[in-house]
Amino acid sequence: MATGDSVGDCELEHQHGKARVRVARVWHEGSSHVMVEWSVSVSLRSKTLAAYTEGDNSAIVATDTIKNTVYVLAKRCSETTSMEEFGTQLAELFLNTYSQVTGVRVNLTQRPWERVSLDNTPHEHGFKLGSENRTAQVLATKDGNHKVTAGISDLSLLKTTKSGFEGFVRDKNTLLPETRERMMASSIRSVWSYSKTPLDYNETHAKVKNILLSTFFGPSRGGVYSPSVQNTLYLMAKEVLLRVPEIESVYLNMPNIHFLPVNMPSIGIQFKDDVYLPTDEPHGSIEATLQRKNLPTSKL
Ligand SMILES: O=c1[nH]c(=O)c2[nH]c(=O)[nH]c2[nH]1
Repeated sequence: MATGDSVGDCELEHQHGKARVRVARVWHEGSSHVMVEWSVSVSLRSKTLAAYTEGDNSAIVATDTIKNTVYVLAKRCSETTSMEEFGTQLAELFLNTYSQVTGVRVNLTQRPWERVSLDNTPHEHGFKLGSENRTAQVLATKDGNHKVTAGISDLSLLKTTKSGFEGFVRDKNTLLPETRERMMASSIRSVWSYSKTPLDYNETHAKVKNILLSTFFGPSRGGVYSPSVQNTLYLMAKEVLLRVPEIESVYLNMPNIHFLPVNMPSIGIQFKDDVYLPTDEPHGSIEATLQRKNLPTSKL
């Protein structure tokens, strides 16, 4: 999406759109209802240089119109759809409707409304808010280039054992003791990029989330030992690429959220993997992208 227009001896790179258009959509499947709540941000790249340089708005699609288009498309989507499909259709709608629009970026976030189960029975129309958000981005251009990424944010995970950190650099500033027994906690953000359209974006998202969780924790009985957040992050990303062929790269941001041992020897309190001081900051900041080799370079 990023090429500019020449203005004298400068280049002006510009786009406009509407940010955080909130929409909820309910689909009636018999007596069972499906509902989603999305926040949609649209950014159009268009031939509107004169609006910036001359005050000529004749080619501007008003951001108010952009907002309305989100609701028009939501109304038109008569079947349950994913954010990735909705974002793709929205991008195409702008590209097909307005000749001056050359590229579209759509960012979407889905609030975690989850169907309630009462007495082990999924409720027909009752939902409660969960914790992690689902994200998607669609980039599309007039000449047919098209890129879909999906992700998850605020996925807060914690395990009370099977984590350690040893063998790191020790110098005059190092105070951290080595350990093979600590808490590991993170609030994970991940973004993955599709090279092919999967059969079902919703199912693929659920599968990736499951892979991230099961690699982080290991088996329910016994778990798996983590020698560092770095190693766990890498194994999580590797497992996604191994098990989901339509995904070409995985970004993971995994802050190491510290739970500090409480030790107060002068009043007889000795830490025995039991009492911790939870903290938010500072936190370790660990992120990486794993991608398949020899990917064609993106034109977006
Ligand atoms: O898993 C960890 N990785 C680090 O890089 C690090 N640094 C640190 O102080 N604790 C930890 N833990």
